[in-house]
Amino acid sequence: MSTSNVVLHVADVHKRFGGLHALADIDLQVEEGQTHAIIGPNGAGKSTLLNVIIGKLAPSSGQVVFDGAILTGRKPFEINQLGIARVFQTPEIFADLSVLHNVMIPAFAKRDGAFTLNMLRSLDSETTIRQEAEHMLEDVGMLNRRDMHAGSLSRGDKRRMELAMCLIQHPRLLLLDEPTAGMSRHDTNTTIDLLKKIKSRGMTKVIIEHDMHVVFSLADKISVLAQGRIIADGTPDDVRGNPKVQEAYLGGTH
Ligand SMILES: Nc1ncnc2c1ncn2[C@@H]1O[C@H](COP(=O)(O)OP(=O)(O)OP(=O)(O)O)[C@@H](O)[C@H]1O
Repeated sequence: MSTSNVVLHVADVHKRFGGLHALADIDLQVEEGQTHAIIGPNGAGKSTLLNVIIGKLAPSSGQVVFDGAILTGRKPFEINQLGIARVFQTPEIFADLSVLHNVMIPAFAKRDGAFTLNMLRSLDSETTIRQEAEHMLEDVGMLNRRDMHAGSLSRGDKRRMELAMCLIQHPRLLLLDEPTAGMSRHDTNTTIDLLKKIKSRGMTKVIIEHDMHVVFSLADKISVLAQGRIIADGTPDDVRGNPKVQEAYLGGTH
């Protein structure tokens, strides 16, 4: 099943915050089309690693390579333009705009390089982008909510809308930061099904997640972080039985 086509390579990355070694010796390879989960107890370094990948934080040493391009030193929007999209722990949305307009905006931004508020007036005349946004909303099961104010959506629906906002950019790599945080079990299962559907289209995903039901439902590969280091790396079965992983979780706060 492994095609060995590495699309993202985090190579020997270290990140220090003063005296704290938040990431040490991180070497991570994400293969094309796979769902790669990063798990670990609180404070293990998961968000720091994600922020290094998307250019929000500069590593103290090492580099991140995406599809042959070195990401280190590039700005987050440049990294986004290269084909990496991120779903945030707290969705970043325009609460006063409709769901449909929220999904159209990233497509605009991608096409024109930026989105400014005075472009809002021309949104309704953008038939092609509107149709694509409707298609994305249908995909995430939210077409019937397209005219609602985004701010009035439930938490689960906001996250689904944000997923549509990412998908309309047609990223090669989708980063998901706890995509089911705070969701009911029903919304969590709907999100798992949705992410499986995306996977069947071959999109590569890196997912940070605390919920092991989500991780084991979706991941092809799992890297386990503890105290800034990767302590285990492998298939879900490899990781599940690894005594070091069990120890890290028992010793942690989860
Ligand atoms: N900007 C910062 N300045 C100083 N220390 C930081 C900063 N960001 C994170 N840290 C520290 O780095 C370590 C790793 O934090 P990080 O948020 O990456 O962990 P995490 O695995 O994402 O945790 P959680 O599961 O709780 O979200 C922690 O000890 C944290 O306190």
